[in-house]
Amino acid sequence: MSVLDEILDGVRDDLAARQAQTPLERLKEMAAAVPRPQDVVAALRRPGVQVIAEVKRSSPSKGALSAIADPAALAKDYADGGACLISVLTERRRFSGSLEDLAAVRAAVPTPLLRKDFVVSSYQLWEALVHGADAVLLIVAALEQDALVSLVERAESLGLTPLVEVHTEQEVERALAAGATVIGVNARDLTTLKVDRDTFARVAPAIPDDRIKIAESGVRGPHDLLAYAGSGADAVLVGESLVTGRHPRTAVADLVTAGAHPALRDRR
Ligand SMILES: O=C(O)c1ccccc1NCC(=O)[C@H](O)[C@H](O)COP(=O)(O)O
Repeated sequence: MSVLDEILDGVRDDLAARQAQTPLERLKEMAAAVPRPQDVVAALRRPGVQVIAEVKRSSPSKGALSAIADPAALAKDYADGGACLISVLTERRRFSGSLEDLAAVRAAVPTPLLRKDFVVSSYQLWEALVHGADAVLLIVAALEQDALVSLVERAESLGLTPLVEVHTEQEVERALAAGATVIGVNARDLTTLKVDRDTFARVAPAIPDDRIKIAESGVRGPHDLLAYAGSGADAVLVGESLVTGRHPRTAVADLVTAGAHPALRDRR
C-alpha cells in the first residue's frame, strides 16, 4: 500500500468519526453564519509571483518539523511578511494538524486561507467553510475522476476556490477536464515522497496560460522561487523551509520581494 493510500485510509476513518459527531445538516446551519469566502483567484492573479505560506507541524517524509504551539502567531508572521494565501494543514495523523488550527488562524489574520487536507467528501468542504477557509486542496491522485469533478463543482458552488493538485501531465488533463482554474504542480511524488524540483518545468507546459499555476514543495529560498518563476509559476507554496527556519516573517518577506521583481510583474 502506498503512503498516499495509508493517509487516505486514516483520513476516511477520522472523517467517519467527525460525521458521527456532527451531522451534515448541523454543519450547514453553522456555515450559514460564516462570511462568504474571499476571492482567492483574484489574490493569486496579482502581479508578480505570489507566496503561499504553510502551517505544517510534521510530514510523512520528514516526521516532526516544528511544534508550532501557536499557529495563529505563525500565521500573523506569514501575513506580515506578505503571504497572499496561508495554507493550514488540517490532517491529524501524519501532519499533526487540525480544524482547530484553521479556525485559530482564521480568527487571527484577514489573509485568505487554504484548507490543506486530503479531501474525499463534500462534508470536508462544509467543514472548511465553517472553520474559515477560502480555498481547499483537491489532489487528483487521491480521487476518481467523477469525485474530482463533483468536488470541484461543489467547492465552487460554496464559494471555495479549489486548488487542484497534479504531479504528471496526465493528471493535468484530468484537472482540466474537471474545470480547474487553479492548478498546483507538486514536486513531491505522493507515492514515493521524493521531491524533484524539475517536475514543475516538465508538467507546467501542459497547463494553459489562462489558468493559475502554482509550484508546490521544495522551495528553500528566493533562488527556488526564481527558478519556478522562470518555468512559469504564478505562485509558490512553501512549508518546511518556513516552519524550520528561525525567522518566518523575514523568510516570507524575502520570498515576496523576489516574487515582486520588476521582471516578474505583468507577465500574465
Ligand atoms: O510533505 C510530505 O511529506 C507529504 C507527504 C505526503 C503527502 C503530502 C505531503 N506534503 C504536502 C505538501 O504538498 C507540502 O506540504 C507543500 O507542498 C509544502 O512543501 P514543502 O515546502 O516542501 O514542505
